Amino acid sequence: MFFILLKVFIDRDFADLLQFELAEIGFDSFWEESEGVFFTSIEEEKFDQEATQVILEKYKQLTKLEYQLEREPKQNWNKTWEENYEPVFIGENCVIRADFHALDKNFEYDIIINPKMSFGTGHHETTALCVEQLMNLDLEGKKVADIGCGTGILSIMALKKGAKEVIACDVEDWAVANAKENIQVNGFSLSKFYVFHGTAAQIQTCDFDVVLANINLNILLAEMPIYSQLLLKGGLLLLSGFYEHEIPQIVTEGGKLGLNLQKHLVKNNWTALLMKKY
Ligand SMILES: C[S@@+](CC[C@H](N)C(=O)[O-])C[C@H]1O[C@@H](n2cnc3c(N)ncnc32)[C@H](O)[C@@H]1O
Repeated sequence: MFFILLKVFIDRDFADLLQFELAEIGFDSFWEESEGVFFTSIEEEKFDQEATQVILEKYKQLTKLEYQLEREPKQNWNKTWEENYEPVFIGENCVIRADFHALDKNFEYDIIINPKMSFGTGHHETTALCVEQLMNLDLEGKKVADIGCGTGILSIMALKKGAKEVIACDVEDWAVANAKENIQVNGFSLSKFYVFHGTAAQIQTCDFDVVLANINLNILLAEMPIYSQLLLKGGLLLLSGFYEHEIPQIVTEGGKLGLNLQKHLVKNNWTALLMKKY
């Protein structure tokens, strides 16, 4: 059986968006070679050349993009994927890795994410910053909402920190399926983790200790009133998916909703910001 292998060179900021669109037309198993270079593949029979070109040409208008399409037998690829997918280390105590990565020491927080189509492998700054913020929180016995859960990585970290229950949602079907799978791969039961296809607006209970949302500036600004409503007094809101220079917009919106800035972390101009409901 032959597969079509697509190698893309693109600005990191656009790589995730492009991957989402390619996934919609059947490309699978996205893996990074280095910053801004990723591979993906599709069975030859499922390959729609015209649809692929339309998407790639669209991104060419938006940013600098180069790509190579090759027809290959499949067997080489998992090897390439495994060779190129590196674990992510956060501080001294946390690693995010695939199950084929061996470790030479024990980590307090060892998160397994086998990347498929969903966002949230820890390689993106926003995910890494959210995990770092979570590492420093006391989540023992807390009820957590994870809006835009992707792989479920933030839910997994919350459960590792002792959260009693996580309600998660995502607008992509594959994220919902992938998050369920990853929760179990990381040793948690689905009785502590409920995930649905949809948005925060569909959550009926307003008794959360913590709400997590790593999405993008516009969606966050639009949905912050909902996140605030979900939170108990004294609850925490962790937001990411925007740049450091955009913090004032989030802080101003938070001010209107009774949310105070507690702490923000920054990496490569991206930020993850923690607010408290007073
Ligand atoms: C940047 S990814 C974050 C994934 C993961 N939480 C992380 O921190 O790596 C954003 C996710 O939010 C989802 N999403 C986008 N808009 C959404 C919305 N309004 N409500 C829920 N999920 C949304 C996307 O499908 C995507 O999986």
